Amino acid sequence: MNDVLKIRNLQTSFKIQDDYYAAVDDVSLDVKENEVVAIVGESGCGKSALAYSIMGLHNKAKTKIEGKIYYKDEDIAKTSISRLNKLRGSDIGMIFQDPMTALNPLMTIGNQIEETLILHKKMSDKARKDRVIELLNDVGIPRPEHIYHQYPHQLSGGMRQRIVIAIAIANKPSLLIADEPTTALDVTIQSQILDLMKDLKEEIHAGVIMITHDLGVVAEMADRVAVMYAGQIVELATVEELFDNPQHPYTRSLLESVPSKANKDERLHVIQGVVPPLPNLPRNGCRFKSRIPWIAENCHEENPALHEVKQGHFVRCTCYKHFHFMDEQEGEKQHGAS
Ligand SMILES: Nc1ncnc2c1ncn2[C@@H]1O[C@H](COP(=O)(O)OP(=O)(O)OP(=O)(O)O)[C@@H](O)[C@H]1O
Repeated sequence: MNDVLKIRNLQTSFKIQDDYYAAVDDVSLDVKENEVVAIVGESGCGKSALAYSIMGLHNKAKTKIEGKIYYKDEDIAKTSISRLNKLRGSDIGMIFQDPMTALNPLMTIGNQIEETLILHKKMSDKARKDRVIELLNDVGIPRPEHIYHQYPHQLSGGMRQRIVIAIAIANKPSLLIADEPTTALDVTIQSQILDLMKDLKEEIHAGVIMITHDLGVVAEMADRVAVMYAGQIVELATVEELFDNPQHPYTRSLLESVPSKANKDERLHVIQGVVPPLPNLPRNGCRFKSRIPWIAENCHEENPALHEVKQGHFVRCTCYKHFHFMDEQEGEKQHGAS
Protein backbone atom coordinates (compact mmCIF):
# COMPACT_ATOMS: atom_id res chain seq x y z
CA MET A 1 0.00 0.00 0.00
CA ASN A 2 1.23 3.50 -0.82
CA ASP A 3 1.59 6.30 1.69
CA VAL A 4 -0.99 9.02 1.17
CA LEU A 5 0.42 11.15 3.96
CA LYS A 6 3.95 11.46 5.32
CA ILE A 7 4.53 13.94 8.12
CA ARG A 8 8.13 14.67 9.05
CA ASN A 9 9.25 16.58 12.18
CA LEU A 10 6.19 18.78 12.21
CA GLN A 11 6.18 21.66 14.63
CA THR A 12 3.13 23.91 14.83
CA SER A 13 3.52 26.94 17.07
CA PHE A 14 0.91 29.51 18.05
CA LYS A 15 1.65 33.14 18.81
CA ILE A 16 0.55 33.98 22.33
CA GLN A 17 1.29 37.60 23.19
CA ASP A 18 4.76 38.06 21.66
CA ASP A 19 6.07 34.51 21.71
CA TYR A 20 5.45 31.33 19.75
CA TYR A 21 4.69 28.09 21.60
CA ALA A 22 4.67 24.67 19.93
CA ALA A 23 1.36 22.82 20.29
CA VAL A 24 2.62 20.09 17.93
CA ASP A 25 6.28 19.23 18.42
CA ASP A 26 8.46 16.91 16.37
CA VAL A 27 5.60 14.81 15.02
CA SER A 28 6.41 12.28 12.29
CA LEU A 29 3.68 9.97 11.05
CA ASP A 30 2.72 8.02 7.90
CA VAL A 31 -0.76 7.06 6.73
CA LYS A 32 -1.21 4.49 3.98
CA GLU A 33 -4.15 4.17 1.65
CA ASN A 34 -6.96 2.13 3.22
CA GLU A 35 -5.42 2.55 6.68
CA VAL A 36 -7.02 4.18 9.72
CA VAL A 37 -4.56 5.86 12.06
CA ALA A 38 -6.13 7.05 15.30
CA ILE A 39 -4.67 9.97 17.23
CA VAL A 40 -5.57 9.79 20.90
CA GLY A 41 -4.83 11.85 23.98
CA GLU A 42 -6.45 14.10 26.55
CA SER A 43 -7.81 17.51 25.79
CA GLY A 44 -5.03 19.96 24.97
CA CYS A 45 -2.52 17.35 23.69
CA GLY A 46 -2.41 18.90 20.23
CA LYS A 47 -4.64 16.51 18.27
CA SER A 48 -6.71 19.20 16.57
CA ALA A 49 -3.67 21.42 16.05
CA LEU A 50 -2.12 18.50 14.14
CA ALA A 51 -5.24 17.95 12.01
CA TYR A 52 -5.60 21.66 11.23
CA SER A 53 -1.91 21.79 10.25
CA ILE A 54 -2.39 19.01 7.71
CA MET A 55 -5.38 20.79 6.24
CA GLY A 56 -3.69 24.20 6.33
CA LEU A 57 -6.56 25.70 8.31
CA HIS A 58 -4.60 27.69 10.89
CA ASN A 59 -4.54 31.47 10.87
CA LYS A 60 -1.22 32.03 9.10
CA ALA A 61 -0.58 35.35 10.84
CA LYS A 62 -0.53 33.69 14.24
CA THR A 63 0.85 30.24 13.45
CA LYS A 64 4.29 29.00 12.49
CA ILE A 65 4.52 25.64 10.74
CA GLU A 66 7.88 23.90 10.45
CA GLY A 67 8.68 20.46 9.05
CA LYS A 68 7.19 18.61 6.09
CA ILE A 69 3.69 17.37 5.33
CA TYR A 70 3.72 15.27 2.16
CA TYR A 71 0.35 14.52 0.61
CA LYS A 72 1.42 11.77 -1.79
CA ASP A 73 4.69 13.33 -3.06
CA GLU A 74 3.75 16.98 -2.64
CA ASP A 75 4.85 18.96 0.43
CA ILE A 76 1.72 20.84 1.44
CA ALA A 77 3.09 22.33 4.68
CA LYS A 78 3.78 25.65 3.03
CA THR A 79 1.82 25.46 -0.19
CA SER A 80 -0.39 28.27 -1.50
CA ILE A 81 -3.95 28.85 -0.30
CA SER A 82 -5.26 28.28 -3.83
CA ARG A 83 -3.53 24.88 -4.03
CA LEU A 84 -4.86 23.93 -0.58
CA ASN A 85 -8.37 25.00 -1.58
CA LYS A 86 -8.08 22.70 -4.57
CA LEU A 87 -6.92 19.76 -2.46
CA ARG A 88 -9.43 20.26 0.36
CA GLY A 89 -12.77 18.81 -0.57
CA SER A 90 -11.37 16.82 -3.47
CA ASP A 91 -8.21 14.91 -2.48
CA ILE A 92 -8.48 15.59 1.24
CA GLY A 93 -11.88 15.27 2.90
CA MET A 94 -12.69 16.52 6.39
CA ILE A 95 -15.24 15.47 8.96
CA PHE A 96 -15.58 17.71 11.99
CA GLN A 97 -17.01 17.10 15.43
CA ASP A 98 -20.02 19.34 15.27
CA PRO A 99 -22.12 18.86 12.14
CA MET A 100 -24.21 21.94 12.90
CA THR A 101 -21.24 24.28 12.57
CA ALA A 102 -19.79 22.34 9.62
CA LEU A 103 -22.98 22.88 7.58
CA ASN A 104 -24.34 26.15 6.22
CA PRO A 105 -27.72 26.71 7.94
CA LEU A 106 -28.98 28.81 5.02
CA MET A 107 -28.39 26.29 2.24
CA THR A 108 -30.40 23.20 1.42
CA ILE A 109 -28.69 19.85 1.87
CA GLY A 110 -28.75 19.23 -1.89
CA ASN A 111 -27.11 22.58 -2.67
CA GLN A 112 -24.40 22.06 -0.06
CA ILE A 113 -23.35 18.72 -1.48
CA GLU A 114 -23.61 20.06 -5.03
CA GLU A 115 -21.35 22.96 -4.11
CA THR A 116 -18.48 20.54 -3.33
CA LEU A 117 -19.02 18.83 -6.68
CA ILE A 118 -19.20 22.13 -8.60
CA LEU A 119 -15.93 23.35 -7.05
CA HIS A 120 -13.99 20.27 -8.02
CA LYS A 121 -15.65 18.47 -10.94
CA LYS A 122 -17.21 19.39 -14.28
CA MET A 123 -20.64 17.74 -14.58
CA SER A 124 -24.03 18.45 -16.11
CA ASP A 125 -26.77 19.65 -13.72
CA LYS A 126 -28.57 16.34 -14.10
CA ALA A 127 -25.44 14.24 -13.46
CA ARG A 128 -24.66 16.37 -10.42
CA LYS A 129 -28.09 15.95 -8.91
CA ASP A 130 -27.94 12.20 -9.59
CA ARG A 131 -24.59 12.04 -7.83
CA VAL A 132 -26.01 13.90 -4.79
CA ILE A 133 -28.88 11.42 -4.54
CA GLU A 134 -26.41 8.56 -4.88
CA LEU A 135 -24.26 10.03 -2.08
CA LEU A 136 -27.29 10.48 0.18
CA ASN A 137 -28.12 6.84 -0.42
CA ASP A 138 -24.51 5.83 0.27
CA VAL A 139 -24.55 7.50 3.69
CA GLY A 140 -27.85 5.86 4.58
CA ILE A 141 -30.21 8.83 4.31
CA PRO A 142 -33.80 7.65 3.85
CA ARG A 143 -35.94 9.41 1.22
CA PRO A 144 -32.97 11.25 -0.36
CA GLU A 145 -35.17 13.15 -2.88
CA HIS A 146 -37.03 14.72 0.05
CA ILE A 147 -33.92 15.42 2.19
CA TYR A 148 -32.27 17.06 -0.84
CA HIS A 149 -34.61 20.05 -0.38
CA GLN A 150 -34.34 20.29 3.42
CA TYR A 151 -32.19 22.56 5.60
CA PRO A 152 -29.73 21.34 8.29
CA HIS A 153 -31.95 22.38 11.22
CA GLN A 154 -34.69 20.07 9.92
CA LEU A 155 -32.47 17.02 10.45
CA SER A 156 -31.35 15.14 13.58
CA GLY A 157 -27.70 15.27 14.74
CA GLY A 158 -26.99 11.80 13.34
CA MET A 159 -28.51 12.71 9.95
CA ARG A 160 -26.52 15.94 9.85
CA GLN A 161 -23.30 14.03 10.51
CA ARG A 162 -24.19 11.71 7.60
CA ILE A 163 -24.51 14.81 5.40
CA VAL A 164 -21.09 16.05 6.56
CA ILE A 165 -19.68 12.63 5.64
CA ALA A 166 -21.41 12.74 2.24
CA ILE A 167 -19.72 16.10 1.57
CA ALA A 168 -16.34 14.76 2.76
CA ILE A 169 -16.45 11.73 0.45
CA ALA A 170 -18.25 13.38 -2.51
CA ASN A 171 -15.08 13.60 -4.59
CA LYS A 172 -13.62 10.29 -3.39
CA PRO A 173 -10.68 11.73 -1.40
CA SER A 174 -7.47 9.75 -0.88
CA LEU A 175 -7.13 11.15 2.64
CA LEU A 176 -9.92 11.66 5.15
CA ILE A 177 -9.38 13.57 8.36
CA ALA A 178 -12.03 13.02 10.98
CA ASP A 179 -11.80 15.15 14.15
CA GLU A 180 -13.97 13.58 16.87
CA PRO A 181 -16.60 12.61 14.28
CA THR A 182 -18.96 10.96 16.76
CA THR A 183 -18.38 12.91 19.97
CA ALA A 184 -21.47 15.09 19.56
CA LEU A 185 -23.75 12.09 18.93
CA ASP A 186 -25.53 9.72 21.25
CA VAL A 187 -24.19 6.19 21.63
CA THR A 188 -26.43 4.28 19.21
CA ILE A 189 -25.98 6.90 16.49
CA GLN A 190 -22.22 6.87 17.17
CA SER A 191 -21.91 3.21 16.30
CA GLN A 192 -24.03 3.64 13.15
CA ILE A 193 -21.75 6.46 12.01
CA LEU A 194 -18.62 4.42 12.74
CA ASP A 195 -20.03 1.47 10.75
CA LEU A 196 -20.81 3.84 7.90
CA MET A 197 -17.28 5.26 7.95
CA LYS A 198 -15.79 1.77 7.88
CA ASP A 199 -17.90 0.78 4.87
CA LEU A 200 -17.08 3.98 3.00
CA LYS A 201 -13.37 3.66 3.73
CA GLU A 202 -13.42 0.16 2.20
CA GLU A 203 -15.18 1.58 -0.83
CA ILE A 204 -12.93 4.56 -1.56
CA HIS A 205 -9.67 3.08 -0.09
CA ALA A 206 -8.86 6.36 1.60
CA GLY A 207 -6.23 6.71 4.29
CA VAL A 208 -7.98 8.01 7.42
CA ILE A 209 -6.75 10.05 10.36
CA MET A 210 -9.23 9.60 13.16
CA ILE A 211 -8.87 12.01 16.06
CA THR A 212 -10.61 10.89 19.20
CA HIS A 213 -10.28 10.69 22.94
CA ASP A 214 -12.56 7.63 22.97
CA LEU A 215 -10.62 4.37 23.21
CA GLY A 216 -13.76 2.44 22.21
CA VAL A 217 -13.72 4.25 18.87
CA VAL A 218 -10.02 3.44 18.52
CA ALA A 219 -10.59 -0.27 19.18
CA GLU A 220 -13.39 -0.36 16.63
CA MET A 221 -11.86 1.69 13.84
CA ALA A 222 -8.09 1.95 13.95
CA ASP A 223 -5.34 -0.07 12.31
CA ARG A 224 -2.62 1.91 14.09
CA VAL A 225 -2.69 4.33 16.99
CA ALA A 226 -0.55 7.36 17.82
CA VAL A 227 -0.83 8.47 21.44
CA MET A 228 -0.12 12.19 21.88
CA TYR A 229 0.91 13.93 25.04
CA ALA A 230 1.82 17.62 25.30
CA GLY A 231 2.26 18.00 21.54
CA GLN A 232 4.38 14.90 20.98
CA ILE A 233 3.70 11.33 19.92
CA VAL A 234 4.69 9.29 22.96
CA GLU A 235 3.65 5.89 21.61
CA LEU A 236 2.84 4.51 18.17
CA ALA A 237 1.80 0.93 17.43
CA THR A 238 -0.80 -1.25 15.75
CA VAL A 239 -4.10 -1.21 17.59
CA GLU A 240 -3.71 -4.82 18.81
CA GLU A 241 -0.18 -4.17 20.06
CA LEU A 242 -1.18 -0.95 21.81
CA PHE A 243 -4.06 -2.54 23.68
CA ASP A 244 -2.20 -5.81 24.48
CA ASN A 245 1.20 -4.41 25.24
CA PRO A 246 1.06 -0.69 26.11
CA GLN A 247 4.40 0.68 27.24
CA HIS A 248 4.43 4.43 27.81
CA PRO A 249 3.19 5.47 31.27
CA TYR A 250 0.72 7.84 29.65
CA THR A 251 -0.74 5.14 27.39
CA ARG A 252 -0.99 2.78 30.34
CA SER A 253 -2.76 5.46 32.36
CA LEU A 254 -5.22 6.13 29.54
CA LEU A 255 -6.01 2.43 29.22
CA GLU A 256 -6.18 1.84 32.97
CA SER A 257 -8.56 4.73 33.49
CA VAL A 258 -11.24 3.16 31.29
CA PRO A 259 -13.66 0.99 33.25
CA SER A 260 -14.17 -2.43 31.68
CA LYS A 261 -15.81 -5.71 32.63
CA ALA A 262 -12.36 -7.17 33.32
CA ASN A 263 -11.39 -4.53 35.88
CA LYS A 264 -14.82 -3.76 37.35
CA ASP A 265 -13.82 -4.90 40.83
CA GLU A 266 -10.44 -3.20 40.76
CA ARG A 267 -9.60 0.36 41.64
CA LEU A 268 -8.83 2.32 38.48
CA HIS A 269 -5.36 3.83 38.20
CA VAL A 270 -6.17 7.43 37.48
CA ILE A 271 -3.10 9.60 37.08
CA GLN A 272 -3.68 12.99 38.63
CA GLY A 273 -3.20 16.29 36.85
CA VAL A 274 -3.88 17.61 33.37
CA VAL A 275 -1.94 18.62 30.28
CA PRO A 276 -0.45 22.02 31.20
CA PRO A 277 -1.52 25.08 29.18
CA LEU A 278 0.60 25.71 26.11
CA PRO A 279 2.96 28.38 27.51
CA ASN A 280 3.67 26.17 30.55
CA LEU A 281 4.41 22.90 28.72
CA PRO A 282 7.74 21.44 29.80
CA ARG A 283 10.06 21.70 26.80
CA ASN A 284 13.05 19.78 28.16
CA GLY A 285 13.18 16.19 29.28
CA CYS A 286 10.20 13.88 29.58
CA ARG A 287 7.00 15.92 29.34
CA PHE A 288 5.07 13.38 31.40
CA LYS A 289 7.58 13.42 34.27
CA SER A 290 5.66 15.80 36.54
CA ARG A 291 2.62 13.50 36.53
CA ILE A 292 4.58 10.47 37.69
CA PRO A 293 6.80 12.01 40.40
CA TRP A 294 7.31 8.65 42.14
CA ILE A 295 9.44 7.48 39.18
CA ALA A 296 13.08 8.38 39.83
CA GLU A 297 14.61 11.24 37.90
CA ASN A 298 17.36 9.07 36.41
CA CYS A 299 14.76 6.79 34.77
CA HIS A 300 13.91 9.59 32.31
CA GLU A 301 15.92 10.49 29.25
CA GLU A 302 17.44 13.93 28.96
CA ASN A 303 16.25 14.30 25.35
CA PRO A 304 13.50 11.72 25.04
CA ALA A 305 13.39 10.08 21.63
CA LEU A 306 11.02 7.55 20.10
CA HIS A 307 12.52 4.06 20.48
CA GLU A 308 11.38 1.12 18.36
CA VAL A 309 10.79 -1.47 21.09
CA LYS A 310 9.37 -4.03 18.70
CA GLN A 311 8.84 -3.88 14.96
CA GLY A 312 6.45 -0.99 14.30
CA HIS A 313 6.03 -0.20 18.03
CA PHE A 314 7.61 3.08 19.14
CA VAL A 315 7.80 4.58 22.65
CA ARG A 316 9.22 7.92 23.78
CA CYS A 317 11.57 8.17 26.79
CA THR A 318 13.21 5.31 28.68
CA CYS A 319 10.91 5.87 31.68
CA TYR A 320 8.57 3.24 30.24
CA LYS A 321 11.08 0.59 31.35
CA HIS A 322 10.78 1.59 35.00
CA PHE A 323 7.16 2.67 35.24
CA HIS A 324 4.69 1.30 37.76
CA PHE A 325 1.52 2.87 39.10
CA MET A 326 1.93 4.65 42.40
CA ASP A 327 0.01 2.03 44.37
CA GLU A 328 1.88 -0.90 42.81
CA GLN A 329 5.14 -2.26 44.13
CA GLU A 330 7.91 -1.74 41.60
CA GLY A 331 8.28 -4.90 39.54
CA GLU A 332 4.94 -6.31 40.73
CA LYS A 333 2.96 -5.49 37.62
CA GLN A 334 5.65 -4.73 35.07
CA HIS A 335 4.47 -4.93 31.53
CA GLY A 336 6.55 -6.82 28.95
CA ALA A 337 9.47 -4.35 28.52
CA SER A 338 12.75 -4.92 30.26
N1 LIG B 1 -5.16 29.10 17.77
C1 LIG B 1 -4.55 28.85 18.94
N2 LIG B 1 -3.85 29.81 19.59
C2 LIG B 1 -3.24 29.55 20.76
N3 LIG B 1 -3.25 28.34 21.37
C3 LIG B 1 -3.93 27.35 20.78
C4 LIG B 1 -4.63 27.55 19.53
N4 LIG B 1 -5.24 26.37 19.19
C5 LIG B 1 -4.91 25.49 20.16
N5 LIG B 1 -4.15 26.07 21.10
C6 LIG B 1 -3.57 25.41 22.28
O1 LIG B 1 -2.77 24.35 21.80
C7 LIG B 1 -2.86 23.22 22.67
C8 LIG B 1 -3.36 22.03 21.86
O2 LIG B 1 -4.72 22.27 21.49
P1 LIG B 1 -5.59 21.27 20.61
O3 LIG B 1 -6.92 21.90 20.37
O4 LIG B 1 -4.80 20.86 19.43
O5 LIG B 1 -5.75 20.04 21.61
P2 LIG B 1 -6.65 18.74 21.43
O6 LIG B 1 -5.79 17.59 21.85
O7 LIG B 1 -7.24 18.69 20.08
O8 LIG B 1 -7.77 19.00 22.51
P3 LIG B 1 -9.38 18.74 22.40
O9 LIG B 1 -9.54 17.26 22.52
O10 LIG B 1 -9.90 19.50 23.58
O11 LIG B 1 -9.80 19.31 21.08
C9 LIG B 1 -3.80 23.63 23.80
O12 LIG B 1 -3.01 24.10 24.87
C10 LIG B 1 -4.61 24.77 23.20
O13 LIG B 1 -5.05 25.68 24.19
